[in-house]
Amino acid sequence: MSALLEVRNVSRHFGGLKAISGCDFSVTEGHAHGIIGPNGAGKTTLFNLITGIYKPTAGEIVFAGERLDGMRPSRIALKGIGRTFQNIRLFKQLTVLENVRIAYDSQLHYSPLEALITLPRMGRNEAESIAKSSALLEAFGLGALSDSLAGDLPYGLQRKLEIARAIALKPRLLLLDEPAAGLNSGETAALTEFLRWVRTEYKVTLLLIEHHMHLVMGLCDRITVLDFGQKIAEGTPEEIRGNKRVIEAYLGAEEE
Ligand SMILES: Nc1ncnc2c1ncn2[C@@H]1O[C@H](COP(=O)(O)OP(=O)(O)OP(=O)(O)O)[C@@H](O)[C@H]1O
Repeated sequence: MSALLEVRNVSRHFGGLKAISGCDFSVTEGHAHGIIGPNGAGKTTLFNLITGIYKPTAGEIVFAGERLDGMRPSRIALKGIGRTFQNIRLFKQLTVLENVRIAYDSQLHYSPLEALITLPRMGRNEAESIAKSSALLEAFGLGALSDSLAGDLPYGLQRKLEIARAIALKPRLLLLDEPAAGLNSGETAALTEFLRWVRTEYKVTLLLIEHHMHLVMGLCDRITVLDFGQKIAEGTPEEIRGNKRVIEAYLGAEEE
C-alpha cells in the first residue's frame, strides 16, 4: 500500500521553542494511524502544519504526491483533508441538519451563509443538499435528531456530528484531534467501533491524536510517538506497547 501523506523532516519553531523538530513519518492509505505523546509534545502543532494553519519552518508535507506546505487551509481542505478539533467546533445555535448542510453547501458556488438565508433561490440545490445531509445523518444514527439544536446534543453525539460534517466533504484523509476526550470508557469503546465503521464505509484514511490508549491500541494499524517535538518511536500497537523510550516518556510525564 502506498503513502497517502508524507511528513518529511518537518520543523516548526515558535521563537526559541521547537514545537516540532525534524519530524518524519508517513501515513499509508486505508490505515488508521495514531499520534501519541505526552502533553505539549507537539501533536496539535503537527495537525496545524498538515492543514495549513501553520507553515513549516523547514521540511515538506506531501499529500497524494503533491506538496501541501505553503498552501492555504481552504485549498488543503479541498484537496481532501478533513479535520475535527479537540474542542468541538459546531455551529451550536444551528440544527443538526444545518450543520451538515453547511458542509455540502460550501462545495456549491454560493456562500454557506447565502445558502441558509436566501432559500427560495436555491430550489434544486437546496433539495439535494437536504437529501444528502439527511441520508448522512441517518447513516450516522443521528437522523431522529435532525431538527435539534447542535448545542443541545449530549457531548458524545456532538462529536459524532462533527465527524459527520467532516465526512460530508468526502475527505481522503480525516484528522481527528482527541476524538475520545471527555468520553467515559463505555463511550470510548463505542467510538472505537464507530471509527472502524467510518473508515470502511467512507473509505477514508484516519490520522488521530489520542490519549485513550484503549482506543489507540484497538483501532490503529500504526502509531507514531512524539516527545518534545521529536519522533521517538513508530510501529504497530504491539511494538509501541513494549517500547522502552515510549514507556519512559509517559512515566516521566506522570512523575511531573
Ligand atoms: N502558536 C503558538 N505559539 C507559541 N507556542 C506554541 C504555539 N502553538 C503551540 N505552541 C507550543 O508548542 C508546544 C507543543 O504544543 P502542542 O499543542 O502542539 O502540543 P500537544 O502535543 O498537542 O499537547 P496536548 O496533548 O496538551 O494537546 C507547546 O509547548 C506549546 O505551548
